[in-house]
Amino acid sequence: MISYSVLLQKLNEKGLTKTALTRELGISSRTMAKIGRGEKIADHVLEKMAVFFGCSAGELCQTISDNVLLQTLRDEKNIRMPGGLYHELQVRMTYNSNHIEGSKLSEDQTRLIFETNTVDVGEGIPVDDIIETVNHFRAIDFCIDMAEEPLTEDIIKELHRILKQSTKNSSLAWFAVGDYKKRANVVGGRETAKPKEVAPRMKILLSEYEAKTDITMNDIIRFHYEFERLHPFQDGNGRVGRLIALKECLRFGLIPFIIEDAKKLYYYRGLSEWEREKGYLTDTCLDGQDTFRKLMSIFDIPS
Ligand SMILES: Nc1ncnc2c1ncn2[C@@H]1O[C@H](COP(=O)(O)OP(=O)(O)OP(=O)(O)O)[C@@H](O)[C@H]1O
Repeated sequence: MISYSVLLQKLNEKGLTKTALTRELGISSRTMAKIGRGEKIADHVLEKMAVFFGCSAGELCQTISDNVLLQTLRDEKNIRMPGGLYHELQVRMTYNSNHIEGSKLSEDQTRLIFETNTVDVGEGIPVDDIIETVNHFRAIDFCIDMAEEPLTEDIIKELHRILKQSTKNSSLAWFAVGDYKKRANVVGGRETAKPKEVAPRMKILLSEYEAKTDITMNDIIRFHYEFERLHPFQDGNGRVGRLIALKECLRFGLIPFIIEDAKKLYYYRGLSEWEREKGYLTDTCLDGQDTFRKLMSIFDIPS
């Protein structure tokens, strides 16, 4: 369902009726009926209206999801609501996901950056920790905005670009921001996909995943493992992998999971033991779901 409330509000402000707008812009009455029913209208018509009202097409309509969690996050994100679930997701997931990868910022410092865009610099905080924290906030926004889209290489690369842009590494010729790795790397002491193997293997991984008809939590956890084993990017694979899981949980109406830094060792064991025992990683992710469920209950969001 699509809400055209902003469009209707702008019409009102101009003192125009819907009929007057159809005449003014040469729009069919069928299009107006679609707006009334909350259905999607052609992009070129929306563009025409946007030019007329002097705004962007995206401002005129918003997709309303029947997924209560996703819609709550979108509503709170759009009005930048302080102290709600969106706010807590941003702070807690960003803090934990960055801390797992060695960021020196504390949860309080992460919270301060989100809330005030300032940082209380403790001793020896690397600039990249701060940049990647702000980038991670934007990456979560991207997951919320793109939640319902199919998972593609372009979306995954964009997550990497958002996360790693403007960092020290991004100025290195061999470090590809928003693109697959150029140099071989290892994870947990094990070989990962060679740079030339990454694109074909990612295509297979994605086409197998997208071919499933009803994606479950187990599919998302399996995808996370397969993605981490490929390690497609030079750096940032852990965070991009967890952001993909967030997007996919929101897409399929599943409770997302936040892996807490304190559970890092269980998470790493889960990944390294996956081929032998899938229960370790599964239990860690289910525990991360409980963390998120507790947050939802604070805000009375049914889970
Ligand atoms: N044994 C393992 N098998 C598969 N994946 C693993 C294993 N150990 C760790 N990982 C994954 O790799 C991520 C970290 O990888 P690494 O330390 O190489 O950092 P990275 O690729 O630079 O990315 P980031 O800095 O965001 O984690 C972990 O967060 C986890 O998701």
